[in-house]
Amino acid sequence: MKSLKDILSQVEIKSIKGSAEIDIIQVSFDSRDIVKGALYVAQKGLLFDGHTFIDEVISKGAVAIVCQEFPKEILDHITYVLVQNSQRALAIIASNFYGNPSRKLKLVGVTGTNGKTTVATQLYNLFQLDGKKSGLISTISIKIGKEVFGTTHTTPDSITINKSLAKMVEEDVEYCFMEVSSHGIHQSRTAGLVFEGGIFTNLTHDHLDYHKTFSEYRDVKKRFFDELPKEAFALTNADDKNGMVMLQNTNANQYTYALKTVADFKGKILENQFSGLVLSIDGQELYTKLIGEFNAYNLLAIYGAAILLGIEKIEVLRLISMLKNVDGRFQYTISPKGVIAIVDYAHTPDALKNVLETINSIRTNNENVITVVGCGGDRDKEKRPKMASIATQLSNQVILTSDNPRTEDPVEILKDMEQGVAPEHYKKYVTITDRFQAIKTACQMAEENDIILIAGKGHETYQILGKTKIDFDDFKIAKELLNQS
Ligand SMILES: CC(=O)N[C@H]1[C@@H](OP(=O)(O)OP(=O)(O)OC[C@H]2O[C@@H](n3ccc(=O)[nH]c3=O)[C@H](O)[C@@H]2O)O[C@H](CO)[C@@H](O)[C@@H]1O[C@H](C)C(=O)N[C@@H](C)C(=O)N[C@H](CCC(=O)O)C(=O)O
Ligand SMILES: Nc1ncnc2c1ncn2[C@@H]1O[C@H](COP(=O)(O)OP(=O)(O)OP(=O)(O)O)[C@@H](O)[C@H]1O
Ligand SMILES: N[C@H](CCC[C@H](N)C(=O)O)C(=O)O
Ligand SMILES: [Mg+2]
Repeated sequence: MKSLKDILSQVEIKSIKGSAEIDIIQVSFDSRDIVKGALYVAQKGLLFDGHTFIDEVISKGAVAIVCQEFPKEILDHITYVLVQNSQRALAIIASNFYGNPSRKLKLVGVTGTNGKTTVATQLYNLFQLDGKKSGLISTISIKIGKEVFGTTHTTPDSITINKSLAKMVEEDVEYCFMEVSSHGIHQSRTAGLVFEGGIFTNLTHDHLDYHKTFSEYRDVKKRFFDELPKEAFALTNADDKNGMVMLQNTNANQYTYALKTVADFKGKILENQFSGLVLSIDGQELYTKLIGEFNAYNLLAIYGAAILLGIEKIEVLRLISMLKNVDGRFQYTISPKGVIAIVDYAHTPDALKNVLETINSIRTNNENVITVVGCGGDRDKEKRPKMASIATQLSNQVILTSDNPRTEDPVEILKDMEQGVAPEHYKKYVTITDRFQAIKTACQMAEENDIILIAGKGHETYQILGKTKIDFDDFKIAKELLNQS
């Protein structure tokens, strides 16, 4: 319980009706989740206007309302707080309500199109291995020390973030690594958090359904660095076209990592094989089980951040060599007859291109590469033809299938994808709407030493068909099918 007055500290208030000297039991932005004594923050969303639920939340016992417009009827026993931007106000309120936990640990945010989960998770793993109690907020899960919690978003809403951080503080967690998605920044889910550092991985095509243009998408990502405190570090990929753009207006201390250009943390790939990478970082040789150039970038980001957070260089290199693959990121199994199946979360054109180029660069014989891939429904349509084009260019056989169709017609999604296949590749691909059948067909087609790439769903253990979620695990399915053949 906290007083409304304290909770509103630092919130830009336009006007207030009623008393701020009242106790608040719960902060919520959802009418379906209100308890007696709650503060309800009304947000204008894409599907609903939270202001339309004000009567309902009051009848359920809410005692205070934060809103962008006062309702027509003002009740004496309720406090109404008018703000310019409810989403931003919510984030600051959530921070205050949970005791501003981000100031009590070292919080590092990772942003970029691809590699956020990998970098954040491996930093968490590395710090845990080093004996430092750590936390993780990522697409796959929220971890507090060794405890694991489920997530629904890459960057959760600001209440979930602050509640999780507060639990971390309670459990003496010293470092927290979190993914910062562009939706998260745009919807102010991360506003009011105090970061110790920010890491940029790369910027390529994704989410143009939401951000409309690439420059809007880039500017949203940049905003995260613009708002970092001056004591923080801002670590960027200097080889990425937009890497230096991220630092243009930041007050934070600037650092770079790169494989190609001059950088503070400079690496070189010595060997890139199926068994792993051999890298030279700052003149020291390093072996890692992680595969592919893109992982060399991820590891450089991890190396730089770990050093900036105070771990000795030689210790960082030792810990990096102990890291295993993150679930659903180049996770592979080899069948008794020698077929390799790789499950990877590549759900953007760039990720798919990187993974297929990596597979092509490390294959030793004349194996066939068979790719099974789909694109999510209710998401960016522009990436669909691009992903089909990349898959057919860089594989010997392609099965276009469903990812999470959500509320879209799977057949229509496949038609969008097919638009990207060049006529010379028409013979290379088939469409099989049912993802299980698609994986089964790939397993039946594969001969000794062939490589099957199952892309797009990685660690996900479900498939979303319409509004229904069914159990579905690419890795488990491929493993079982290959062991039967
Ligand atoms: C497009 C998007 O990001 N939408 C997010 C947004 O929903 P919205 O704007 O549609 O909200 P809305 O449903 O219209 O509701 C408006 C307000 O009314 C409230 N409401 C609504 C109904 C009701 O009965 N009562 C009620 O109070 C809602 O709680 C909300 O406060 O705010 C919601 C509450 O925080 C989020 O759950 C929701 O995420 C949706 C489910 C989603 O799928 N988001 C994805 C695209 C996303 O955020 N992805 C990113 C990046 C992924 C990546 O690349 O890694 C992520 O960080 O996960
Ligand atoms: N640095 C990188 N550059 C390009 N592609 C990468 C990089 N790291 C990983 N990938 C590819 O992108 C996929 C997703 O990686 P990861 O889950 O780490 O990214 P993410 O940014 O967390 O994605 P999301 O936006 O869904 O949270 C991987 O399975 C791999 O194919
Ligand atoms: N966090 C990303 C992941 C997409 C993964 C893919 N399997 C899909 O469902 O489209 C998103 O919500 O856009
Ligand atoms: Mg992620």
